[in-house]
Amino acid sequence: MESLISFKGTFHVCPSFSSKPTTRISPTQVNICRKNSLFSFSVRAQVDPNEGSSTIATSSESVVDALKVKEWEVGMFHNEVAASQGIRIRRRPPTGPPAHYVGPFQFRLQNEGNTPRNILEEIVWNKDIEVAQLKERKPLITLKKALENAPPVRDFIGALRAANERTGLPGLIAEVKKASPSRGILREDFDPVEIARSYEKGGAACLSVLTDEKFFKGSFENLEAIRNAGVKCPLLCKEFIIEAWQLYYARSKGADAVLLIAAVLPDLDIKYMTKICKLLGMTALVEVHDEREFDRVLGIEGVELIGINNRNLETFEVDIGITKKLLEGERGKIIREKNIIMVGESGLFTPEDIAYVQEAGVRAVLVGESIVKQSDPGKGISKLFGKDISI
Ligand SMILES: O=P(O)(O)OC[C@@H](O)[C@@H](O)c1c[nH]c2ccccc12
Repeated sequence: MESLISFKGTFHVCPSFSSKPTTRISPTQVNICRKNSLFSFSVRAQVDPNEGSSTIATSSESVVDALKVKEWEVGMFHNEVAASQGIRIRRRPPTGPPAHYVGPFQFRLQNEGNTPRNILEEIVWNKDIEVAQLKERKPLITLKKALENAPPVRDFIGALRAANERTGLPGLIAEVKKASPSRGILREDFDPVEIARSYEKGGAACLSVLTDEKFFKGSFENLEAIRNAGVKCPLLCKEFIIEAWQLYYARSKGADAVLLIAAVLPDLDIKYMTKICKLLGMTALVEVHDEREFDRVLGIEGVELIGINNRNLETFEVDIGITKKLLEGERGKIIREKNIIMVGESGLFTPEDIAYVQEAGVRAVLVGESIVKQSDPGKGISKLFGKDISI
């Protein structure tokens, strides 16, 4: 390869995701070469050993898209912050490996961390693209206008409390769920409105409607249809929220509550999104799966409803003992002091399961599979609770 130019100076090298976002290096020599229409470069540099690894260039594409680089930098920053809070889910759309930026040049290392590490990460990366496309069609300003015509918000927490007081059992959030990545198709003859009506008749306090299409075969049309059919139970939009825009979108489709997943969202996002929910009149159900997530969420002011997901969304393992474990000791005390409503989520099939999580301290449960599979989902509720809770 022929060397076109050589120059010296200070560069910013963006190494892989696990290290610092940028490392300043002072290379001793940079060679830029051209082969056909492709530029490549090599850098010889001395890196301060305290600064981190000496990851140095391979080859670059010729055009630097400044916006892409900026986006990547923001994504890097997000991942750094998230990782410092113990979040393993990275935020990066699956558009290829990260672009590394050296001086005015950008290069990509093939196969460098561009494969999702687990199903939750895959869902989140996919959501990134979906949201970007939807947002283009409906920018926030248009959405905000649409909110004027949205159906009024209903009190999600109020409905759970009332059901809990009325029955002495946890208030039920019954889930309208056609499929899941872990269980496949749960119900072939899936009529969301019919299922929702049956749940309401069977004594559900609130409903959860899955809106993710790709992995759960849900949709926002389902949410809208249930809302427009006159079902009175407040509705939780069961979506993978990664951006505030989605909160406005959910509200415009008739949601009364949304799910915020602590395994995906850093503290500041949860805080900011909880505030936006309040502004919109919606409830945020903040979901945790382990002690660290629970402690993070307990430290965020304004959180009133916390769900403990007994299913690990990264591995699909289900263990209802998680609910008990997380509510023992000091954490349970804080919950009672703050009067936070706890929701036991996933893997609940029998009256014994319900009694177990109630004993652990939950005042609400979120149930999908065991009731959606029944030919009459409303009657499935009576089976689940061991009694008719509609009266
Ligand atoms: O079908 P189950 O095991 O009863 O679970 C319902 C609900 O808890 C589960 O669907 C769920 C809880 N948190 C989530 C987050 C994303 C998708 C799905 C979920």
